[in-house]
Amino acid sequence: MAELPVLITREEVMRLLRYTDLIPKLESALALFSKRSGAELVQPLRTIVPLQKHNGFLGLMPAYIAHEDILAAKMVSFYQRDPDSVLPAHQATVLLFDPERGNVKAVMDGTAITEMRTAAVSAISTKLLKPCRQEVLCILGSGLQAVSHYQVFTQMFSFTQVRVWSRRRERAEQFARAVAGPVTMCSSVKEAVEGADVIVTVTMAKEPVLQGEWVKPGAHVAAVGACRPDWRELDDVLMRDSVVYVDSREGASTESGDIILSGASVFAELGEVLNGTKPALCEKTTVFKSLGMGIQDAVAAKLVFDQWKSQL
Ligand SMILES: NC(=O)C1=CN([C@@H]2O[C@H](COP(=O)(O)OP(=O)(O)OC[C@H]3O[C@@H](n4cnc5c(N)ncnc54)[C@H](O)[C@@H]3O)[C@@H](O)[C@H]2O)C=CC1
Ligand SMILES: O=C([O-])C1=[NH+]CCC1
Repeated sequence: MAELPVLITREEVMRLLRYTDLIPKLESALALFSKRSGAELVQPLRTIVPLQKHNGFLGLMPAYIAHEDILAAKMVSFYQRDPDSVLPAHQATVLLFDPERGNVKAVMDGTAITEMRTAAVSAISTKLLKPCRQEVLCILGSGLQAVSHYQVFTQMFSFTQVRVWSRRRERAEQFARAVAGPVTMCSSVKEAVEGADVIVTVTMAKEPVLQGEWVKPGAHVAAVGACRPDWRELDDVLMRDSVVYVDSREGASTESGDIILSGASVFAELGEVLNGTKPALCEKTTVFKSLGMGIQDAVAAKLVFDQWKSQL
């Protein structure tokens, strides 16, 4: 009889998972993914179950990485909530399997994993596509992803100013209280974005919030929201005038409204840049369109589980 799975809570995931361990693992997984080496890495396109009645979606994200023998599956629900709702937009659970026997070894909080691995991949995109200057970071949105992005970006880079814009001032104030460091609150997207070297978009918007005409030439945009084919965060001008990088071409061409509706073409996956098969065009304005991948959750879950075991 297989042992019962262990249950790893959000607090434990946040204690056990460190960006310094996570980033190299994510880079290896992204690089391997872009080699499309068949059975070595298996990650079907995310299955999405629309919950029309509740204005939400359930995403199913299994992944297998053979050489590390990691088998995991994340289930993530996400909802377009009304602005006064106190319910979280995303909730996720990751199952980590024993690939040899097929049993579940651990059931862990996937919401914290999603926050950290998504921010870490945005940071990797910024490290690879480094704009000439890295002084001003601008974050559009003030939710959970905004907080994790603040944490990893201020850990990895030396910005002199971090600006935040949110639809509601009180949410931006909440964000400023949640992060351990200085934040400049801006009252419009234009004010937040002007002159910024790196812009992170982490909103639940369905229509563009960021206009290309406000973006400094040569800036890098990590675009994390708008993960449905009819949702937008970025306008056509920005999509047309930028070099577009993605995590997965298949994911982007199926799920990204910013890519599909603007007709922009994808220049490269981050994995191709890591493999040296596509260049990092750092002097251009670059957009990294992030959709999220099961392999990112899988490597994070394995790190959490190994840390958990080592502390028994
Ligand atoms: N690429 C990836 O791997 C992942 C992407 N995401 C996406 O990141 C985004 C942020 O997620 P969380 O921080 O977890 O959500 P959250 O609910 O904690 O925060 C959402 C933020 O968007 C703002 N917002 C909502 N509607 C807006 C609108 N119409 N215009 C402007 N701002 C608006 C809210 O005020 C809030 O600041 C979402 O779009 C989510 O789907 C989330 C997880 C992974
Ligand atoms: O990768 C992920 O977990 C998600 N991407 C968009 C919504 C959730």
